[in-house]
Amino acid sequence: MAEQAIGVIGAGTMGSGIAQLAVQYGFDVVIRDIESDLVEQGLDDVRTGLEEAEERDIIDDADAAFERVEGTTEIADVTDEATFIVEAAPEEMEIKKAVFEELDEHADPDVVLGTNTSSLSVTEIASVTDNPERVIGTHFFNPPVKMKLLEVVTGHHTSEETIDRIEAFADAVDRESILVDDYPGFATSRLGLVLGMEAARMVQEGVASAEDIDTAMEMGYNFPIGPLKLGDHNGWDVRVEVGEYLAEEFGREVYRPPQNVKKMVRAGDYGVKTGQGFYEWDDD
Ligand SMILES: NC(=O)c1ccc[n+]([C@@H]2O[C@H](COP(=O)([O-])OP(=O)(O)OC[C@H]3O[C@@H](n4cnc5c(N)ncnc54)[C@H](O)[C@@H]3O)[C@@H](O)[C@H]2O)c1
Repeated sequence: MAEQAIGVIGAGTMGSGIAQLAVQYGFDVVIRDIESDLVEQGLDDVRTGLEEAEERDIIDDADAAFERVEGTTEIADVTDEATFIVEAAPEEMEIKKAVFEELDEHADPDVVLGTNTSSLSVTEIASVTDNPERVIGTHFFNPPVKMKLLEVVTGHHTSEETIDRIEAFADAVDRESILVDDYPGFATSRLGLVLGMEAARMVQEGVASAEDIDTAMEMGYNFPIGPLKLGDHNGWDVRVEVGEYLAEEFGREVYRPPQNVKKMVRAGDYGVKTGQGFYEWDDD
């Protein structure tokens, strides 16, 4: 079954980006947040993204594309329309569970429910539903229109049919999908975290400067971006949470954030979004 309309839960950074991606590839989209000003903000971000895509000749007509996006605060508006709904609410298990309980109650059983979680257990999120076979991790990267990867995470009960539908959707929006079992940190965060935390530990130990460590990986290992610069982009506040979570889950200290990272986060220096991390960032 090919998807008709896409539902998006949460109109923040990722929700608005996923909505823009789906619209750019011809889908109708219904996007939901909890308050109307958040919905409006999300719709503004989608419109701005579409206008940029028109300027860069990626789409012909931003206004026409934007017509296919509907914003709402009502879950029923999403479940009435969408055949695939992706949740992009905050990274907290209790919030995710509340969303999935609501979705499972309202959406027909043949609607696929994806979560954009970057670290939480898809199996646990699915456990609150009566139909866990239609729940799957659909981990897009920021910004979804530019990042080619879709990390597809299979929960304990996820069905083959659900996987097939999401792989077909990935093709339809021109993303490269990888299939990963539901293990903490999946494939991306589990490896990326080790590199980021070890690089930070090296700065702390005085092995080399942040710039030189990043240059080592960029020039010596052909990484498109060094691990400390990448951490600044992702936000060290989130990295610390995920690192602590992985250290507990696996019982391995290699994921644990070092003191220099913890101190930076306590000071409110998260990276690009606050203007200061291992590097100083201005608005551009
Ligand atoms: N930001 C990133 O770089 C990134 C990358 C990959 C994955 N993720 C994951 O994507 C998810 C969303 O992250 P984000 O950065 O977009 O967060 P965000 O804070 O920008 O947006 C979350 C939105 O969800 C809304 N929300 C909260 N409860 C809701 C509910 N019950 N129904 C509908 N909306 C609700 C909030 O009001 C907010 O607007 C998280 O699971 C995060 O881990 C984020």
